[in-house]
Parts: sequence; C-alpha cells; structure tokens
Amino acid sequence: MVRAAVAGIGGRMGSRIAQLIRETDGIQLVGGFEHPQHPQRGKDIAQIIGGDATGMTVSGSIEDVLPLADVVIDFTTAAVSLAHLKSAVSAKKAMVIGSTGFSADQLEQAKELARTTPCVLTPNMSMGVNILFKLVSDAARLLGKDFDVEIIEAHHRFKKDAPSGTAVKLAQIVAQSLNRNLDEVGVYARHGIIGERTEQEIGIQTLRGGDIVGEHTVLFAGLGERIELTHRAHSRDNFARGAIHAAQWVINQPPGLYDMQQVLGIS
Ligand SMILES: NC(=O)C1=CN([C@@H]2O[C@H](COP(=O)(O)OP(=O)(O)OC[C@H]3O[C@@H](n4cnc5c(N)ncnc54)[C@H](OP(=O)(O)O)[C@@H]3O)[C@@H](O)[C@H]2O)C=CC1
Ligand SMILES: O=C(O)C1=N[C@H](C(=O)O)C[C@H](O)C1
Repeated sequence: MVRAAVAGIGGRMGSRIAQLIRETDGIQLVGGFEHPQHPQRGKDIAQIIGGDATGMTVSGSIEDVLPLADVVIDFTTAAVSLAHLKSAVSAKKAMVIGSTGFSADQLEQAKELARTTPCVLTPNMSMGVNILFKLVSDAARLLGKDFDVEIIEAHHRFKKDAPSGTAVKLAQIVAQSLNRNLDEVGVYARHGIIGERTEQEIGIQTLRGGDIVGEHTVLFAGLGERIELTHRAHSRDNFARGAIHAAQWVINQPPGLYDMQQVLGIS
C-alpha cells in the first residue's frame, strides 16, 4: 500500500486528488497540508474532501506529514513545490509535482535535488496531453518551415501563471523539432503595427476566463491549408488520476527527475 500525503489539499487540484486517492486501490491518504495561515488548517480533512470524519487534520507544514508518507503529491506553486522538494529530499521521500511556472533556474534546482530522491515533475498529467506532445513533435518535424506555428491556451480566471506550463512545454517541443531556440523565436503577445510574421517565430497566446478547465491548441498554418491539434480537459479528474498513477509509479524508481511520458511508458 502506497502512503500518500497531499500538499495544497484545500486547492482545486489538491482536494480532487485527495478525494480520488480514497477511491483508488493500492494507495492510502495519510495526510494533507496547507500553508500555516490557511483557514482550513486544523480542521478535519473531511471538511475539504467530503464524507465522514477522517481523524486527520489539515496540517500547516510538510514536516508534519513526511514521517507518515512514502510520497507527497504537490500542486501548489513552483516556489512552494521547490521548498517542499528540499524537505522531501532530507526525509528521503518521493515526490510528484504538478505545479507550473518553473523558471529555468528553478527547474535546474529541482533536477539537482532529485539526484537523491525520485521525483516526477510535469506540467500536465493527463494521458491525452502527453499523447499530444508526441503528435506535435511529429507534425512540426514533418511540416517543417513552410507552416507557421501558433500555440493557443485557455484556462479559468483563477490561474496565476501564464502561459500555462503545458503551452510552454508544447513550445519547447516545437522549437526542438524545428531546431530553433525558443528564447529567440517565442512571441508571447502581439499589438500595434508589428509588421509581417517572421518565418521562425513560434507564437504562444494566452486566454483567461470563467471556469475553463484547460485547453491547448497547436496550429500549423500553411498557405492553402492548416492543421489544428487540440486537447480539451473536461474536468480536473484526468490530471488527478495521472498524479495518483505517478505517485504509485515513482516510489519504485531510483532517484532522478522524471516526466509523465516516462510514467506512462510512452517516451
Ligand atoms: N500538472 C498538471 O497536470 C496540472 C497542473 N496544475 C498546476 O497546479 C498548480 C495548482 O493549481 P490549482 O489547484 O488550480 O491551484 P489552487 O490555488 O486551487 O491550489 C493551490 C493550493 O496550494 C496552497 N498553498 C499555497 N502555498 C502553500 C504552502 N506553502 N504549503 C501548502 N499549500 C500551499 C494554496 O493555498 P491558498 O489558496 O491559500 O494560496 C491552495 O490551496 C498550478 O501551478 C497549476 O498550473 C493544475 C492542473 C493540472
Ligand atoms: O492551472 C491549471 O488549471 C492547469 N495548469 C496546467 C498548466 O499550466 O499547463 C495544466 C492544466 O491545463 C490545468
């Protein structure tokens, strides 16, 4: 039985993950925590996930749950997840991180920390998006320079980072497939008299509104035809189930930083 604790258990993802852990065989919820000022701190976890009292209270620190858990699942923010990874490394516990918005420097730090503990870090845990990553890589390589690439992502009004971690990953995949440097060719917004589109640029456009769960389109536009590859999440359940699957997988891996394609065996 895998013993899992959930960081940010009061959040949109944390609460759904905790609920689904309780419905999944082979994994057990042993704790959940929030930041110390969170209004649910000290309350029974059932107040967040529903059902009968669990006897577990929402704690205010990762340090409280690490002794109980084999793995911590963390959907908070990049900076918070990195701090939690440091604690997990000290306690020799595995981690699954879904937070997005990591800078290159933060990613490097995560890679360094994961030298001593297994950690899955990925901007999107759904099967569909990870298949999309492969399709986009193939399409970019096959279509080549005659097709302009634009990535469009749409999310709910509460999302804090932009572009989405998934859109950034898609842009990195396109740049790599076309032998381009994303730092040089990424175009994140357009306004005013901007002149004609350059052949090399990769556009990444962000939409925010309402309760949109998460949508990503990669548009390959040529002269006379275009291809659009789109993934739409209907709910957060695919991300949550992916995170639970990753938690069950990662505890059996040697130290290192893994992505979801490795978890799914499709890399
Ligand atoms: N990889 C994937 O498949 C997916 C990734 N994500 C990413 O996951 C992250 C979270 O998304 P979402 O659930 O919508 O966001 P929420 O804001 O709903 O949840 C984050 C939770 O973490 C809490 N938190 C903040 N600081 C700490 C801390 N120091 N310790 C413990 N908990 C803390 C927040 O509390 P408070 O609200 O008080 O700040 C909040 O309850 C985002 O980066 C998002 O992009 C989302 C969906 C899928
Ligand atoms: O914040 C979200 O909600 C989501 N974030 C992830 C991202 O930034 O890519 C994944 C998903 O689309 C939902």
